[in-house]
Amino acid sequence: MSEPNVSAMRRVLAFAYPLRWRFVGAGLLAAGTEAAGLGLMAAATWLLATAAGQPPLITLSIAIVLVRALAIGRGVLRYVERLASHDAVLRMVTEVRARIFAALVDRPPARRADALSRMVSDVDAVQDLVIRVLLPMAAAGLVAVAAVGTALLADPAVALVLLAGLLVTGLALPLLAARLARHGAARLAPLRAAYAVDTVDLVHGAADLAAFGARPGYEARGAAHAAELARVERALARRSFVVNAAATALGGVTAMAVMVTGLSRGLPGVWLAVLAVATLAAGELALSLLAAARKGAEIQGSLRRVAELLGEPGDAASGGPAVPDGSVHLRLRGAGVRYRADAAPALHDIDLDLPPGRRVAIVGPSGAGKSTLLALLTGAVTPDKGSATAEPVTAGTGGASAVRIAARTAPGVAVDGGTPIASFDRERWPGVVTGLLADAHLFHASVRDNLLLARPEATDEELLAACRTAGLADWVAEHGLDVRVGEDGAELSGGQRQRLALARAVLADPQVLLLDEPTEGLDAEQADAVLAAVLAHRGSRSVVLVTHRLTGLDAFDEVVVLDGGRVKERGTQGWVRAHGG
Ligand SMILES: Nc1ncnc2c1ncn2[C@@H]1O[C@H](COP(=O)(O)OP(=O)(O)OP(=O)(O)O)[C@@H](O)[C@H]1O
Repeated sequence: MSEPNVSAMRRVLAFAYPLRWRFVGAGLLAAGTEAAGLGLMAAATWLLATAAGQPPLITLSIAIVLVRALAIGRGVLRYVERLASHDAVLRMVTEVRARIFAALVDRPPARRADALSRMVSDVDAVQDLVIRVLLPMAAAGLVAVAAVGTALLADPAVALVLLAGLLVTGLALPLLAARLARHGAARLAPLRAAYAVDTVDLVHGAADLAAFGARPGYEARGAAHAAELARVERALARRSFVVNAAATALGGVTAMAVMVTGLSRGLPGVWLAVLAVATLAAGELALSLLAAARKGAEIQGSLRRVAELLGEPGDAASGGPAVPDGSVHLRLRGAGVRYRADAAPALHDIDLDLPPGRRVAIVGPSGAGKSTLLALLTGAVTPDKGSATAEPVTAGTGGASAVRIAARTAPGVAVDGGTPIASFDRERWPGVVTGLLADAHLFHASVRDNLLLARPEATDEELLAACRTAGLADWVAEHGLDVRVGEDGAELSGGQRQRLALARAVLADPQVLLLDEPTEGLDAEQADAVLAAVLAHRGSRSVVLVTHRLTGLDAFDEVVVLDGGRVKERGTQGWVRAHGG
């Protein structure tokens, strides 16, 4: 196995360590199940072969009891083993999922979508690693050792032949199967991805494909990918079949070799029969090893991706500095953000001062970096140059006399007189800075549930007040708070959707309210009215507004014009009027 795969497995298996005794128990139960199966075959063969000589019944009674006990014991052991192994692995996977979720919450938004799919599908690989790969391997290994050990008691030469046979069927063939499965996975992955893209395009783009008459072309492309996928899968299944057949045949050859060796060593006939049948039964274990090897190879990609997420710094909630209770002074100093090493920075050298009560409007063309600037303030993005910090402000003092909390709140590192925003407790920071951010999501739930997300303890009066501020009061009066909004608000108009998201941000009532294009989808008159209502509701508390429109900005202390990620211009009140807003 390659180095990255080994370290991925190590990182994932670190989560099994606290449950190690449960896994050891499950492994022993699995080995016991396989050993009971093997013992059953051996005991039954001994019984049949001995009974053929018509000895007194008393001679057979122990074997009869043993056969019954092994037959029942095997079923019971299998049941208990399944219970124990699944219990242990589900506990482990719960931890893994929690850790991945924490890492996912801290990810920049664009990387979340693929992380989400990892959370759902790749984590299953962790389950498979334990249940379908490691436990069967451990059980087969233990039983093989026991079988060779028992054969050794009968005759060393026979044991040697058995060992050689098991090494080929239980080691060489599984290695070959793993290699073929890896190769197969590499061929299948791009085909499956292409087919998944086709399916998503056909489902989500159905209306547009129909509108432009492009459906037949897309359907033909999907069908071609499906056919190619089926062809490759058939070819791979044929290879798997050949390897399985080889394992079965080798099991037979080993049984024959054991018999011939036993015969030449003068072992009694009954023992020859027992050894031969037990060898055939041991050969069946090779089939489970083949399946384990294939599964192990298939899940390597998923395990690597899971391990990569587990290796991320993850949730800052634990161990981050406490979020200040009172007002805060936020600062960006020479802040730069670069999403990808090979792309231009989204922001360069941004300075911004946000003492309590400040209202700042960020304007600029699409792609100027406005949402990225808000992401610096929420802590979703960390600056790779300069700093984005917060310091609490004691009552009666201005930003300049702010108390520096960094010194008393390790491990938050003081930067430029404040604590890095991204280091704060991630679950509490939204109590200080949050709002209506780009592409706000509406949940497939009621209006009430969507609003309560911002403040679970809010009363109906408070919900209605937030709706009033966002201009949604008439609609809510007509439909009520319990009406469902559909998947991501699909059952609302664009304007209603935006107002509901805005009402949720207003209800959150943080110290610094961020509004990313809050009036998008509303006509100019409605937009001005809604913005005025939100500003009136905020009173003297801070607001950072991202907008394309230069109207209605008189109430802002500062307007910052971004272009290409840089501050192109900035001005205080009156600047907008002077610039024809
Ligand atoms: N998660 C991301 N990963 C990579 N690049 C990103 C990401 N988010 C934004 N960018 C890039 O950063 C730049 C600034 O994007 P940003 O969303 O901040 O602009 P914006 O001014 O808010 O644009 P708009 O008005 O269209 O929303 C763009 O070039 C964009 O392509």
